[in-house]
Amino acid sequence: MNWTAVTVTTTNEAVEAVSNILMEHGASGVQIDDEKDYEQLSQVDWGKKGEILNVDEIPHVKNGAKITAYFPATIFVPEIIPAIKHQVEGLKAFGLAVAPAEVTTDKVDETNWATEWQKYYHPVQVTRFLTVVPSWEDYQPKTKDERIIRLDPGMAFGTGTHPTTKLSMQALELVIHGGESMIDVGTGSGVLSITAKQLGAGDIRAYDLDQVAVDSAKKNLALNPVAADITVAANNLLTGIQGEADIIVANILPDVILPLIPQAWGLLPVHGYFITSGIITEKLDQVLDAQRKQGFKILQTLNMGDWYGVIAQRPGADD
Ligand SMILES: C[S@@+](CC[C@H](N)C(=O)[O-])C[C@H]1O[C@@H](n2cnc3c(N)ncnc32)[C@H](O)[C@@H]1O
Repeated sequence: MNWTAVTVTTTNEAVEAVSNILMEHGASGVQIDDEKDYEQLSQVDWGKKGEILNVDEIPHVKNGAKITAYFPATIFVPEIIPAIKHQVEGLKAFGLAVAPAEVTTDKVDETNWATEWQKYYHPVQVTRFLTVVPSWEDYQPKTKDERIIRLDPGMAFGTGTHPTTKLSMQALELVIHGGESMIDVGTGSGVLSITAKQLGAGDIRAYDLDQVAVDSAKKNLALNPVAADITVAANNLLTGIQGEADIIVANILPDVILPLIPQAWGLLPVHGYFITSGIITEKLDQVLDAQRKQGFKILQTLNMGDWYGVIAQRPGADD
């Protein structure tokens, strides 16, 4: 059988996450070449232990890490490379340094990547009610309850495939009953704003620090008639934003959620919901503590793999 090797050059801290990405795409195994492993080896006095190895003579990376994944011939590698690149870059949004994040392949024809990558994105049924559909797919709801969020994934984060987006969508489904106003902080592709509209939310304002995301969100809103009245603008968190909203949602880095907590408190009415996601296991307690300290009541935590989402509420006097 012919195999194709895909190598990602990255940092030590991203090794596990990048390996997971490659395995999820169907790699039959990964080989990790991490400079850190050799640092450990070089501390050993090889002579005294009776070893004959000299670490300097073993070929290895001197900076960061290289992860090589092997794909069988049954997987058409050019089709998955854009998604791998996109997901490795996406790890930055969760605080992992990934640079240089180079993805190279052995014996792969790259000429058709520009269009081939579209084959990777397919409709993702996130919940019973919510399905994210790439803009080029001709997809019809399979049941009368199914609502469609149409997206051109482009460069912005939020294709509906990442657990943190899914957790946010699930949380929105739990709290939206109809007519609520909402602010979407770090809107990315606009996926959560469109989701909220499909669930019946009222007035929605979406913000992102990154102009590329703002432009991408605008394009995606235009693909979804239900989202026609959502406003999108560039903004740093909720700085300078006025006017209450019944729901504030943010799928963003834990370190960015922390300064957002007092801002969200200031814009939520009593019984308003604060939904946060993008929280890795190690940071969950810190985020929950900070929300409780602010006065929020934690209603629910949602979990998928290593990721958490939180539904908090601004309590009333008798709660
Ligand atoms: C993990 S993505 C979430 C995208 C989308 N909301 C979703 O759930 O899939 C986080 C987004 O937050 C944006 N962001 C990061 N820091 C921000 C800040 N200080 N203010 C506003 N947006 C920010 C990023 O540009 C990125 O688009």
